[in-house]
Amino acid sequence: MGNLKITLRDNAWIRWGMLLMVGFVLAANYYFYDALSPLKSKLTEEFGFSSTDFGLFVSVYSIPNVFLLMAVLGGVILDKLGIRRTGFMFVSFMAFGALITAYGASDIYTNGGWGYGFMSSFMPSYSPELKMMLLGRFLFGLGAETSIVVISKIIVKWFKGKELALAFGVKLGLARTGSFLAFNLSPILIESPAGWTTAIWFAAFFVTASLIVFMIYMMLDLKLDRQSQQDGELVKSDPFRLSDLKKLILNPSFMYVTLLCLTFYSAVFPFLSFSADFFLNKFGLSVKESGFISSMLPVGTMFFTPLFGFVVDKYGRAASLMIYGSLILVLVHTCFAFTTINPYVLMVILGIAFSLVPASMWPSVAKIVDEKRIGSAYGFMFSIQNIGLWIFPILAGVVLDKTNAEGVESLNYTFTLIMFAALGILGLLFAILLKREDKISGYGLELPSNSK
Ligand SMILES: NCCCC[C@H](NC(=O)[C@@H](N)CCCCN)C(=O)O
Repeated sequence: MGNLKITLRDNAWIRWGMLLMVGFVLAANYYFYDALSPLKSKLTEEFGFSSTDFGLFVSVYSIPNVFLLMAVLGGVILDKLGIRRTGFMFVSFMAFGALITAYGASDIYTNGGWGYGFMSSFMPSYSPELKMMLLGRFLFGLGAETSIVVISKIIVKWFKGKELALAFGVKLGLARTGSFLAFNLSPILIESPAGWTTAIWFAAFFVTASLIVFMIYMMLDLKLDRQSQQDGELVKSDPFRLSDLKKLILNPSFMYVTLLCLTFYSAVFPFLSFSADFFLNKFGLSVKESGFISSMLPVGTMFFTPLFGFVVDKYGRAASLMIYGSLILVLVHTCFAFTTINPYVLMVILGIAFSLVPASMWPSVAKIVDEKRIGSAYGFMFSIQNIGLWIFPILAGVVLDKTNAEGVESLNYTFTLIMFAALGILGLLFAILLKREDKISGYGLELPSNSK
Protein backbone atom coordinates (compact mmCIF):
# COMPACT_ATOMS: atom_id res chain seq x y z
CA MET A 1 0.00 0.00 0.00
CA GLY A 2 1.50 3.42 -0.99
CA ASN A 3 1.88 6.40 1.26
CA LEU A 4 -1.60 7.87 1.73
CA LYS A 5 -0.62 11.09 3.48
CA ILE A 6 -3.07 13.87 2.62
CA THR A 7 -1.49 16.98 1.05
CA LEU A 8 -2.92 20.45 0.33
CA ARG A 9 -3.72 19.21 -3.19
CA ASP A 10 -6.26 16.79 -1.76
CA ASN A 11 -8.33 19.54 -0.17
CA ALA A 12 -10.81 20.68 -2.87
CA TRP A 13 -11.32 24.07 -1.19
CA ILE A 14 -7.60 24.82 -1.19
CA ARG A 15 -7.12 23.43 -4.72
CA TRP A 16 -9.91 25.56 -6.21
CA GLY A 17 -8.97 28.51 -4.02
CA MET A 18 -5.48 28.41 -5.46
CA LEU A 19 -7.01 28.25 -8.99
CA LEU A 20 -8.87 31.47 -8.20
CA MET A 21 -5.58 33.05 -7.11
CA VAL A 22 -3.66 32.17 -10.26
CA GLY A 23 -6.81 32.97 -12.28
CA PHE A 24 -6.63 36.48 -10.78
CA VAL A 25 -3.05 36.80 -12.06
CA LEU A 26 -4.20 35.70 -15.53
CA ALA A 27 -7.21 38.02 -15.48
CA ALA A 28 -4.88 40.95 -14.67
CA ASN A 29 -2.61 39.86 -17.52
CA TYR A 30 -5.48 39.81 -20.06
CA TYR A 31 -6.98 42.99 -18.58
CA PHE A 32 -3.82 44.96 -19.18
CA TYR A 33 -3.36 43.49 -22.68
CA ASP A 34 -6.79 44.86 -23.70
CA ALA A 35 -7.21 47.88 -21.42
CA LEU A 36 -5.96 50.46 -23.91
CA SER A 37 -7.90 49.12 -26.91
CA PRO A 38 -11.08 51.11 -26.21
CA LEU A 39 -8.83 54.17 -25.72
CA LYS A 40 -7.43 54.28 -29.28
CA SER A 41 -9.31 57.47 -30.23
CA LYS A 42 -8.39 59.03 -26.86
CA LEU A 43 -4.69 58.30 -27.49
CA THR A 44 -5.02 60.02 -30.88
CA GLU A 45 -6.73 63.00 -29.27
CA GLU A 46 -4.24 63.35 -26.39
CA PHE A 47 -0.90 62.25 -27.90
CA GLY A 48 -1.55 62.30 -31.66
CA PHE A 49 -1.22 58.51 -31.99
CA SER A 50 -1.75 57.37 -35.60
CA SER A 51 -3.29 53.94 -36.27
CA THR A 52 0.26 52.69 -37.01
CA ASP A 53 1.45 54.02 -33.61
CA PHE A 54 -1.41 52.21 -31.91
CA GLY A 55 -0.61 48.99 -33.83
CA LEU A 56 3.03 49.35 -32.79
CA PHE A 57 1.98 49.74 -29.17
CA VAL A 58 -0.20 46.59 -29.30
CA SER A 59 2.47 44.56 -31.06
CA VAL A 60 5.53 45.45 -28.95
CA TYR A 61 4.13 42.98 -26.37
CA SER A 62 5.22 40.17 -28.68
CA ILE A 63 8.77 41.35 -29.46
CA PRO A 64 10.43 39.63 -26.44
CA ASN A 65 8.49 36.48 -27.22
CA VAL A 66 9.54 36.46 -30.88
CA PHE A 67 13.14 37.69 -30.69
CA LEU A 68 14.18 36.48 -27.24
CA LEU A 69 12.03 33.35 -27.64
CA MET A 70 10.69 34.17 -24.16
CA ALA A 71 7.94 31.55 -24.22
CA VAL A 72 10.54 28.83 -24.93
CA LEU A 73 13.30 30.34 -22.77
CA GLY A 74 10.77 30.91 -19.99
CA GLY A 75 10.07 27.17 -20.04
CA VAL A 76 13.81 26.46 -19.70
CA ILE A 77 14.09 28.94 -16.81
CA LEU A 78 11.00 27.35 -15.27
CA ASP A 79 12.68 23.94 -15.37
CA LYS A 80 15.82 25.35 -13.75
CA LEU A 81 14.42 27.77 -11.15
CA GLY A 82 11.04 26.22 -10.42
CA ILE A 83 7.54 27.68 -10.24
CA ARG A 84 7.98 30.15 -7.38
CA ARG A 85 11.11 31.97 -8.48
CA THR A 86 10.19 31.96 -12.21
CA GLY A 87 6.61 33.04 -11.53
CA PHE A 88 7.71 35.82 -9.18
CA MET A 89 10.28 37.08 -11.68
CA PHE A 90 7.91 37.17 -14.66
CA VAL A 91 4.84 38.52 -12.83
CA SER A 92 7.18 41.26 -11.50
CA PHE A 93 8.16 42.08 -15.09
CA MET A 94 4.47 42.35 -15.92
CA ALA A 95 3.80 44.72 -13.02
CA PHE A 96 6.88 46.84 -13.67
CA GLY A 97 6.04 47.09 -17.38
CA ALA A 98 2.42 48.00 -16.65
CA LEU A 99 3.49 50.78 -14.24
CA ILE A 100 6.00 52.17 -16.79
CA THR A 101 3.23 52.23 -19.44
CA ALA A 102 0.93 54.18 -17.12
CA TYR A 103 3.79 56.53 -16.21
CA GLY A 104 4.42 57.15 -19.94
CA ALA A 105 0.87 58.46 -20.31
CA SER A 106 0.81 60.40 -17.02
CA ASP A 107 0.88 64.19 -16.53
CA ILE A 108 4.03 63.88 -14.39
CA TYR A 109 5.86 62.41 -17.38
CA THR A 110 4.34 64.57 -20.12
CA ASN A 111 5.20 67.68 -18.08
CA GLY A 112 8.89 66.83 -18.35
CA GLY A 113 9.16 64.08 -15.71
CA TRP A 114 11.97 61.53 -15.41
CA GLY A 115 13.03 60.17 -18.80
CA TYR A 116 11.01 62.66 -20.87
CA GLY A 117 14.10 64.54 -22.06
CA PHE A 118 15.85 61.33 -23.02
CA MET A 119 12.82 59.96 -24.87
CA SER A 120 12.55 63.28 -26.77
CA SER A 121 16.21 63.13 -27.83
CA PHE A 122 15.93 60.46 -30.54
CA MET A 123 13.54 59.37 -33.33
CA PRO A 124 11.51 62.61 -33.26
CA SER A 125 8.77 61.17 -35.50
CA TYR A 126 7.68 59.04 -32.51
CA SER A 127 6.35 61.00 -29.54
CA PRO A 128 8.11 60.66 -26.13
CA GLU A 129 4.80 59.36 -24.72
CA LEU A 130 4.67 56.59 -27.31
CA LYS A 131 8.31 55.63 -26.67
CA MET A 132 7.89 55.33 -22.89
CA MET A 133 4.63 53.41 -23.33
CA LEU A 134 6.33 51.08 -25.82
CA LEU A 135 9.08 50.39 -23.26
CA GLY A 136 6.44 49.60 -20.63
CA ARG A 137 4.47 47.27 -22.89
CA PHE A 138 7.68 45.53 -23.98
CA LEU A 139 8.51 44.73 -20.32
CA PHE A 140 4.91 43.70 -19.70
CA GLY A 141 5.08 41.32 -22.70
CA LEU A 142 8.39 39.93 -21.43
CA GLY A 143 6.61 38.74 -18.32
CA ALA A 144 3.11 38.01 -19.61
CA GLU A 145 3.57 35.05 -21.97
CA THR A 146 5.97 33.21 -19.66
CA SER A 147 3.53 33.77 -16.78
CA ILE A 148 0.87 31.94 -18.83
CA VAL A 149 3.29 29.00 -19.22
CA VAL A 150 4.06 29.06 -15.45
CA ILE A 151 0.35 29.10 -14.58
CA SER A 152 -0.35 26.15 -16.92
CA LYS A 153 2.33 24.24 -15.04
CA ILE A 154 0.85 25.24 -11.66
CA ILE A 155 -2.53 23.89 -12.75
CA VAL A 156 -1.04 20.57 -13.82
CA LYS A 157 0.80 20.38 -10.48
CA TRP A 158 -2.39 20.82 -8.43
CA PHE A 159 -4.99 19.13 -10.67
CA LYS A 160 -3.21 16.20 -12.32
CA GLY A 161 -5.26 13.08 -11.61
CA LYS A 162 -8.14 15.31 -10.45
CA GLU A 163 -10.32 17.76 -12.45
CA LEU A 164 -7.54 18.81 -14.86
CA ALA A 165 -9.59 19.58 -18.03
CA LEU A 166 -12.21 21.49 -16.05
CA ALA A 167 -9.48 23.44 -14.27
CA PHE A 168 -7.97 24.43 -17.63
CA GLY A 169 -11.42 25.54 -18.87
CA VAL A 170 -12.03 27.62 -15.73
CA LYS A 171 -8.53 29.13 -15.99
CA LEU A 172 -9.23 30.30 -19.57
CA GLY A 173 -12.65 31.62 -18.45
CA LEU A 174 -10.99 33.67 -15.69
CA ALA A 175 -8.40 35.02 -18.13
CA ARG A 176 -11.15 36.08 -20.54
CA THR A 177 -13.03 37.76 -17.66
CA GLY A 178 -10.02 40.09 -17.57
CA SER A 179 -10.59 41.04 -21.24
CA PHE A 180 -14.32 41.46 -20.66
CA LEU A 181 -13.69 43.85 -17.75
CA ALA A 182 -11.07 45.79 -19.72
CA PHE A 183 -13.45 46.59 -22.59
CA ASN A 184 -16.17 47.74 -20.19
CA LEU A 185 -14.22 49.46 -17.41
CA SER A 186 -11.67 51.45 -19.43
CA PRO A 187 -14.38 53.54 -21.21
CA ILE A 188 -15.91 54.34 -17.80
CA LEU A 189 -12.59 55.13 -16.13
CA ILE A 190 -11.53 57.65 -18.81
CA GLU A 191 -14.36 59.83 -17.52
CA SER A 192 -12.96 59.79 -13.98
CA PRO A 193 -12.62 63.25 -12.32
CA ALA A 194 -8.98 62.30 -11.66
CA GLY A 195 -8.37 62.34 -15.43
CA TRP A 196 -8.56 59.94 -18.37
CA THR A 197 -5.26 58.22 -17.48
CA THR A 198 -7.07 56.68 -14.48
CA ALA A 199 -8.03 53.92 -16.94
CA ILE A 200 -4.34 53.07 -17.51
CA TRP A 201 -3.33 53.47 -13.84
CA PHE A 202 -6.18 51.19 -12.78
CA ALA A 203 -4.93 48.54 -15.22
CA ALA A 204 -1.37 48.92 -13.89
CA PHE A 205 -2.53 48.61 -10.25
CA PHE A 206 -4.57 45.53 -11.15
CA VAL A 207 -1.38 43.88 -12.46
CA THR A 208 0.54 45.04 -9.34
CA ALA A 209 -2.18 43.54 -7.12
CA SER A 210 -1.78 40.29 -9.05
CA LEU A 211 1.90 40.24 -8.03
CA ILE A 212 0.82 40.37 -4.37
CA VAL A 213 -1.69 37.56 -4.99
CA PHE A 214 1.06 35.52 -6.64
CA MET A 215 3.25 36.01 -3.56
CA ILE A 216 0.46 34.58 -1.41
CA TYR A 217 0.23 31.64 -3.82
CA MET A 218 4.01 31.09 -3.39
CA MET A 219 3.43 30.28 0.30
CA LEU A 220 0.89 27.59 -0.60
CA ASP A 221 3.21 26.23 -3.26
CA LEU A 222 6.09 26.00 -0.77
CA LYS A 223 3.89 24.18 1.71
CA LEU A 224 2.74 21.70 -0.94
CA ASP A 225 6.35 21.04 -2.01
CA ARG A 226 7.36 20.34 1.59
CA GLN A 227 4.47 17.90 2.01
CA SER A 228 5.18 16.23 -1.35
CA GLN A 229 8.90 15.92 -0.56
CA GLN A 230 8.08 14.09 2.66
CA ASP A 231 5.79 11.89 0.61
CA GLY A 232 8.31 11.36 -2.18
CA GLU A 233 5.49 12.56 -4.45
CA LEU A 234 7.37 15.49 -6.02
CA VAL A 235 7.54 14.93 -9.78
CA LYS A 236 10.54 16.33 -11.68
CA SER A 237 9.75 17.29 -15.26
CA ASP A 238 12.10 16.45 -18.11
CA PRO A 239 14.46 19.32 -18.91
CA PHE A 240 14.12 21.13 -22.23
CA ARG A 241 16.31 19.77 -25.05
CA LEU A 242 16.96 21.24 -28.50
CA SER A 243 16.48 17.80 -30.01
CA ASP A 244 12.89 17.92 -28.69
CA LEU A 245 12.26 21.01 -30.80
CA LYS A 246 13.71 19.28 -33.86
CA LYS A 247 11.36 16.32 -33.37
CA LEU A 248 8.40 18.70 -33.04
CA ILE A 249 9.28 20.64 -36.17
CA LEU A 250 9.58 17.44 -38.21
CA ASN A 251 6.10 16.34 -37.17
CA PRO A 252 3.61 17.53 -39.88
CA SER A 253 0.55 17.35 -37.58
CA PHE A 254 2.30 19.50 -34.98
CA MET A 255 3.38 22.00 -37.61
CA TYR A 256 -0.16 22.28 -39.05
CA VAL A 257 -1.57 22.88 -35.58
CA THR A 258 1.15 25.48 -34.91
CA LEU A 259 0.47 27.27 -38.19
CA LEU A 260 -3.26 27.21 -37.45
CA CYS A 261 -2.45 28.70 -34.03
CA LEU A 262 -0.43 31.45 -35.72
CA THR A 263 -2.98 32.38 -38.39
CA PHE A 264 -6.15 31.91 -36.32
CA TYR A 265 -4.97 33.87 -33.27
CA SER A 266 -3.51 36.57 -35.58
CA ALA A 267 -6.99 37.05 -37.03
CA VAL A 268 -8.57 37.30 -33.57
CA PHE A 269 -6.37 39.07 -30.98
CA PRO A 270 -5.13 41.92 -33.26
CA PHE A 271 -8.71 42.31 -34.56
CA LEU A 272 -9.96 42.51 -30.96
CA SER A 273 -7.38 45.22 -30.21
CA PHE A 274 -8.83 47.37 -33.01
CA SER A 275 -12.44 46.21 -32.69
CA ALA A 276 -13.71 48.90 -30.29
CA ASP A 277 -12.33 51.60 -32.61
CA PHE A 278 -13.84 49.75 -35.59
CA PHE A 279 -17.36 49.75 -34.07
CA LEU A 280 -16.95 53.37 -33.07
CA ASN A 281 -16.03 54.38 -36.63
CA LYS A 282 -18.28 52.09 -38.68
CA PHE A 283 -21.47 52.37 -36.60
CA GLY A 284 -20.89 55.80 -35.05
CA LEU A 285 -21.20 54.43 -31.51
CA SER A 286 -19.89 55.83 -28.23
CA VAL A 287 -16.61 54.60 -26.67
CA LYS A 288 -18.67 52.83 -23.98
CA GLU A 289 -20.98 51.01 -26.39
CA SER A 290 -18.21 49.99 -28.79
CA GLY A 291 -16.18 48.65 -25.84
CA PHE A 292 -19.25 46.73 -24.70
CA ILE A 293 -19.69 45.13 -28.14
CA SER A 294 -16.01 44.10 -28.15
CA SER A 295 -16.51 42.47 -24.76
CA MET A 296 -19.15 40.16 -26.30
CA LEU A 297 -16.27 38.10 -27.71
CA PRO A 298 -14.68 37.16 -24.35
CA VAL A 299 -18.16 36.69 -22.85
CA GLY A 300 -19.11 34.26 -25.63
CA THR A 301 -15.92 32.28 -25.10
CA MET A 302 -16.53 32.03 -21.34
CA PHE A 303 -19.68 30.00 -22.10
CA PHE A 304 -18.74 28.18 -25.28
CA THR A 305 -15.15 27.09 -24.52
CA PRO A 306 -16.04 24.75 -21.62
CA LEU A 307 -19.02 23.48 -23.67
CA PHE A 308 -16.88 22.60 -26.71
CA GLY A 309 -14.18 21.23 -24.38
CA PHE A 310 -16.81 18.82 -23.06
CA VAL A 311 -17.89 17.92 -26.62
CA VAL A 312 -14.28 17.22 -27.65
CA ASP A 313 -13.69 15.09 -24.52
CA LYS A 314 -16.86 13.07 -25.01
CA TYR A 315 -17.39 12.85 -28.78
CA GLY A 316 -14.04 13.80 -30.33
CA ARG A 317 -14.12 15.47 -33.81
CA ALA A 318 -11.45 18.00 -32.74
CA ALA A 319 -9.98 18.35 -36.26
CA SER A 320 -13.44 18.95 -37.77
CA LEU A 321 -14.31 21.52 -35.08
CA MET A 322 -11.09 23.42 -35.92
CA ILE A 323 -12.26 23.52 -39.56
CA TYR A 324 -15.73 24.82 -38.55
CA GLY A 325 -14.19 27.43 -36.24
CA SER A 326 -11.85 28.69 -38.97
CA LEU A 327 -14.71 28.82 -41.49
CA ILE A 328 -16.90 30.85 -39.11
CA LEU A 329 -13.99 33.26 -38.55
CA VAL A 330 -13.68 33.92 -42.30
CA LEU A 331 -17.44 34.48 -42.64
CA VAL A 332 -17.60 36.89 -39.69
CA HIS A 333 -14.66 39.01 -40.89
CA THR A 334 -16.18 39.10 -44.39
CA CYS A 335 -19.52 40.26 -42.95
CA PHE A 336 -17.76 42.91 -40.85
CA ALA A 337 -15.98 44.15 -43.99
CA PHE A 338 -18.91 44.26 -46.40
CA THR A 339 -22.19 44.34 -44.46
CA THR A 340 -23.85 46.24 -41.65
CA ILE A 341 -25.23 43.14 -39.90
CA ASN A 342 -25.76 43.79 -36.18
CA PRO A 343 -22.25 43.79 -34.64
CA TYR A 344 -23.52 42.27 -31.35
CA VAL A 345 -24.68 39.19 -33.26
CA LEU A 346 -21.48 38.91 -35.28
CA MET A 347 -19.31 39.29 -32.17
CA VAL A 348 -21.16 36.47 -30.38
CA ILE A 349 -20.76 34.27 -33.50
CA LEU A 350 -17.05 35.15 -33.49
CA GLY A 351 -17.05 34.05 -29.85
CA ILE A 352 -18.26 30.62 -31.04
CA ALA A 353 -15.34 30.42 -33.51
CA PHE A 354 -12.93 31.62 -30.80
CA SER A 355 -14.16 28.78 -28.59
CA LEU A 356 -14.30 26.00 -31.19
CA VAL A 357 -10.65 26.37 -32.19
CA PRO A 358 -8.95 26.83 -28.76
CA ALA A 359 -11.15 24.15 -27.12
CA SER A 360 -10.13 21.61 -29.75
CA MET A 361 -6.61 22.83 -30.57
CA TRP A 362 -4.89 22.88 -27.15
CA PRO A 363 -6.03 19.38 -26.08
CA SER A 364 -5.09 18.06 -29.56
CA VAL A 365 -1.47 19.06 -28.92
CA ALA A 366 -1.50 16.63 -26.00
CA LYS A 367 -2.46 13.83 -28.44
CA ILE A 368 0.15 14.75 -31.04
CA VAL A 369 3.05 15.39 -28.67
CA ASP A 370 4.59 13.08 -26.09
CA GLU A 371 3.67 14.23 -22.54
CA LYS A 372 7.36 14.86 -21.73
CA ARG A 373 7.55 17.41 -24.55
CA ILE A 374 4.29 19.22 -23.90
CA GLY A 375 5.97 22.19 -22.14
CA SER A 376 8.39 22.74 -25.04
CA ALA A 377 5.51 22.26 -27.50
CA TYR A 378 3.35 24.98 -25.92
CA GLY A 379 6.40 27.28 -25.56
CA PHE A 380 7.25 26.81 -29.24
CA MET A 381 3.62 27.37 -30.32
CA PHE A 382 3.42 30.57 -28.22
CA SER A 383 6.61 31.90 -29.82
CA ILE A 384 5.35 31.24 -33.36
CA GLN A 385 1.92 32.66 -32.46
CA ASN A 386 3.63 35.82 -31.18
CA ILE A 387 5.15 36.43 -34.63
CA GLY A 388 1.57 37.04 -35.78
CA LEU A 389 0.65 39.03 -32.67
CA TRP A 390 3.68 41.21 -33.43
CA ILE A 391 3.25 41.73 -37.20
CA PHE A 392 -0.52 41.96 -37.67
CA PRO A 393 -1.39 44.81 -35.28
CA ILE A 394 1.28 46.91 -37.05
CA LEU A 395 -0.02 45.87 -40.47
CA ALA A 396 -3.59 46.63 -39.40
CA GLY A 397 -2.50 50.13 -38.36
CA VAL A 398 -0.46 50.69 -41.53
CA VAL A 399 -3.33 49.51 -43.76
CA LEU A 400 -5.70 51.85 -41.88
CA ASP A 401 -3.39 54.84 -42.24
CA LYS A 402 -2.71 54.10 -45.93
CA THR A 403 -6.36 53.56 -46.88
CA ASN A 404 -7.74 56.60 -45.05
CA ALA A 405 -6.96 60.23 -45.72
CA GLU A 406 -5.37 62.06 -42.77
CA GLY A 407 -7.87 63.61 -40.37
CA VAL A 408 -10.84 61.81 -41.97
CA GLU A 409 -13.91 61.87 -39.74
CA SER A 410 -14.52 58.13 -39.58
CA LEU A 411 -11.96 55.49 -40.46
CA ASN A 412 -12.81 52.91 -43.12
CA TYR A 413 -11.76 49.45 -41.91
CA THR A 414 -12.64 47.45 -45.06
CA PHE A 415 -9.09 46.60 -46.17
CA THR A 416 -7.96 45.83 -42.61
CA LEU A 417 -10.84 43.37 -42.31
CA ILE A 418 -10.02 41.79 -45.66
CA MET A 419 -6.53 41.17 -44.25
CA PHE A 420 -8.03 39.41 -41.19
CA ALA A 421 -10.38 37.37 -43.41
CA ALA A 422 -7.38 36.31 -45.57
CA LEU A 423 -5.60 35.12 -42.40
CA GLY A 424 -8.73 33.16 -41.55
CA ILE A 425 -8.62 31.47 -44.99
CA LEU A 426 -5.01 30.41 -44.35
CA GLY A 427 -6.09 29.02 -40.96
CA LEU A 428 -8.90 27.11 -42.66
CA LEU A 429 -6.37 25.58 -45.06
CA PHE A 430 -4.11 24.44 -42.18
CA ALA A 431 -7.10 22.98 -40.32
CA ILE A 432 -8.07 20.96 -43.44
CA LEU A 433 -4.46 19.78 -43.88
CA LEU A 434 -4.37 18.78 -40.20
CA LYS A 435 -7.50 16.65 -40.57
CA ARG A 436 -6.11 15.01 -43.71
CA GLU A 437 -2.74 14.37 -42.03
CA ASP A 438 -4.49 12.83 -39.02
CA LYS A 439 -5.86 10.09 -41.25
CA ILE A 440 -2.25 9.22 -42.19
CA SER A 441 -0.50 9.65 -38.82
CA GLY A 442 -3.38 8.27 -36.73
CA TYR A 443 -3.15 10.54 -33.67
CA GLY A 444 -6.89 10.13 -33.28
CA LEU A 445 -7.82 13.81 -33.23
CA GLU A 446 -11.35 12.86 -34.28
CA LEU A 447 -11.74 10.41 -31.39
CA PRO A 448 -13.02 11.18 -27.87
CA SER A 449 -10.37 12.00 -25.23
CA ASN A 450 -10.50 8.71 -23.35
CA SER A 451 -10.00 6.58 -26.46
CA LYS A 452 -6.40 7.68 -26.99
N1 LIG B 1 -2.71 26.05 -22.65
C1 LIG B 1 -2.54 27.16 -23.50
C2 LIG B 1 -3.70 28.12 -23.39
C3 LIG B 1 -3.50 29.35 -24.25
C4 LIG B 1 -4.71 30.24 -24.27
C5 LIG B 1 -4.62 31.33 -25.30
N2 LIG B 1 -3.59 32.29 -24.99
C6 LIG B 1 -2.54 32.48 -25.79
O1 LIG B 1 -2.44 31.82 -26.81
C7 LIG B 1 -1.47 33.48 -25.40
N3 LIG B 1 -0.20 33.01 -25.89
C8 LIG B 1 -1.71 34.84 -26.02
C9 LIG B 1 -2.48 35.74 -25.17
C10 LIG B 1 -2.44 37.17 -25.71
C11 LIG B 1 -3.59 37.99 -25.15
N4 LIG B 1 -3.67 38.04 -23.79
C12 LIG B 1 -6.00 31.99 -25.33
O2 LIG B 1 -6.87 31.44 -26.02
O3 LIG B 1 -6.18 33.04 -24.71
